[in-house]
This record gives sequence, C-alpha cells and structure tokens, in this order.
Amino acid sequence: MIELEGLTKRFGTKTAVDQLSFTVRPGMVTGFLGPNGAGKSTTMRMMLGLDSPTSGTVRIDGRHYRELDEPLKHIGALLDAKAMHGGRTAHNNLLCLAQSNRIPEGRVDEVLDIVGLSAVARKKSKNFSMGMGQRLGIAAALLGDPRILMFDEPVNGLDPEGILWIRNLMKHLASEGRTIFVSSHLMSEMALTADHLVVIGQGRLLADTSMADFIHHNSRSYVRLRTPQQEQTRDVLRAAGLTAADGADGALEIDGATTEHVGELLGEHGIVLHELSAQRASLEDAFMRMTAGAVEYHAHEGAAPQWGADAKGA
Ligand SMILES: Nc1ncnc2c1ncn2[C@@H]1O[C@H](COP(=O)(O)OP(=O)(O)OP(=O)(O)O)[C@@H](O)[C@H]1O
Repeated sequence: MIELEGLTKRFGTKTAVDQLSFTVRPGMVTGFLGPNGAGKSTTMRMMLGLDSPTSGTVRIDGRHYRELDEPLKHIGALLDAKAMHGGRTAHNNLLCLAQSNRIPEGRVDEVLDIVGLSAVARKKSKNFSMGMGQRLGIAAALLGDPRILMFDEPVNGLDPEGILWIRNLMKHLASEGRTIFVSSHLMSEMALTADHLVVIGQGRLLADTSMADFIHHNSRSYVRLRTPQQEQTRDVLRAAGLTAADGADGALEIDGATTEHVGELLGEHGIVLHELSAQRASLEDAFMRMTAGAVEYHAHEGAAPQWGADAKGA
C-alpha cells in the first residue's frame, strides 16, 4: 500500500504537487492520470525518495522510503527506461542491480524470462529497441520481487503488441495481490487497464474513484440524428417528453432514448431521417472535461473540471 498525506512539492514559486492525499491499494491496478505537467512524475519521484517533499508525507507499507531496508524488495519502479547503462549487456545491467541490493543472481535470469528478453540477455542494451528497453526497465523493477510496482508512462512509444503485453503484465501482477500504480495521460489506455483511478491537474487531486464509477458517470450515451425537418422533429420529440440538443454538423442529440424508440416515433409522423445512430461519449472526452480547467498549456480556456477535489465517485 502507498499512502500520501498532504504531499506538496514546490520548485521555487512553482507548486508542482499541491496537498495530495490518497491511498494506492493492493490487488488492483491504480491509474494515475493527469495532463502534461500535472505533477505525476514529481509525485512518483517523491514516492521513491528521489525528491523530498516540501511538506506532507508518503508511506510505503507504513514506512518512509528511506526507512526501508533493501527497498527494491518492497517497491520496484519503471521511471525512465533509458536509465540503464547502454554499454552493458541486459544481463549485466540487472546483475549489477541485483548485487548491490543483495538479490540472488538466479533472479536475473528469472526476470529476463518474465519480460521475454532471455534470447538477448547477452546483447548490449544500447542496441535495444524502445520496446526492448521498456522490457528491460520492467525486469529491473521486478528484480526484488516487490509487492508494490510503479510504472511511469510505460506504454509511451510502444507498438500495439508491446502495449498489450504491458497491460496484461500489470493485470497479472495485480491479480497476485500486488499494488500496481501506473501513470498515463491517456484515459483510453487506462480504461482498459486500471481498476481504480486517481486524476490530478496542476498538482491537485481532481478525482479518486473506481474505474467502474468513472465509466458509469462519464460514458454518456445518446441518440444522434440528422433530418431536413428539424423543427417538426423537435416538436414530436418534445411531445413525447424527449429533449433534442444541438450536436455537431447540424445533428440533434437526444439523451435517455434508444434509436428504436426515436426511429419509430418519428416514422409515425412521416419525418424523413438522413441519419439515426446510437452514440457513446468517449472516456477521453470525459477526462478532457475533468482536467480542462487544470491544463497548464492549452490554446484557450476550457470548461471547469466536472468533479471537485473531494469527489470520491461514491
Ligand atoms: N526539477 C524541477 N524544477 C522546476 N520545475 C519542475 C521540476 N520538475 C518538474 N517541474 C515542474 O513541475 C510541474 C510538474 O511536472 P511533472 O513532470 O511532475 O508533471 P507530469 O504530470 O509528470 O507531466 P508529463 O506528463 O509531461 O511528464 C511542471 O510544471 C514542471 O515544469
């Protein structure tokens, strides 16, 4: 378990992380989401004792990182896959790490096997592709067989096969009862991976909710239609207790209705339809709406975040 309490980090006048409090629980994948510059990496660095908080605390299984003896056996992290020594082989990179953390040498081959790098174990890591580099970074995180694993943007730059592999690995590690904390700025990716979500914007907590609740609250479904008889359509819908909102391309959007209901209703009134379709708003849209007020660099002001900092997703 990872517990944050009032965690704050300031760089000069810039507050990168602002009073963050939340708990990352075992047995599930927790997605850590936020737009660029939201403070995700800074938060993760503080969890690992690589940056010290201006105020507040982070506890790893009840203790500060610096109080953990043999920390790799408690928490493993993939922060920057390029941190490996390129002149060394994959095996030697891991061996050095194992030796300095009193991890048995045999574990090196085990983790190389888990990440599928056994065949290239004796190759220099500087010649590795991005995907192989990520796998090596993950092997390093797994070396101490830790109960807690943290991945910072693990799918960045990977091909679909690599993305699927990492997604399945994280789910598998969580199913073993481990605590998995993974950052991303892609909601769509998290929707396929995470059981729980922590969303931050400008260093502040915007949501701490189960993925199921997030989807339930944010995947608006509606009927979209286009017709040359707009006014008549609105009247018929209104009389049936339905409201049509203006959508893109001159379409109408109706919440709380099915295509069957709307199609039959308008058919009864002889209304011509050019389009009738069931739509579902993407989770990416919901995430954009939630973080719109907290995006550091954007072209124009967006809507206010949908959920307050105290939102817990019921
Ligand atoms: N060492 C530092 N000195 C000064 N400012 C910093 C430092 N590290 C981070 N920041 C600033 O703190 C803020 C949060 O940065 P951070 O890298 O934690 O965000 P992030 O959510 O990980 O973003 P990204 O998705 O772009 O990696 C940014 O405005 C960044 O410019």
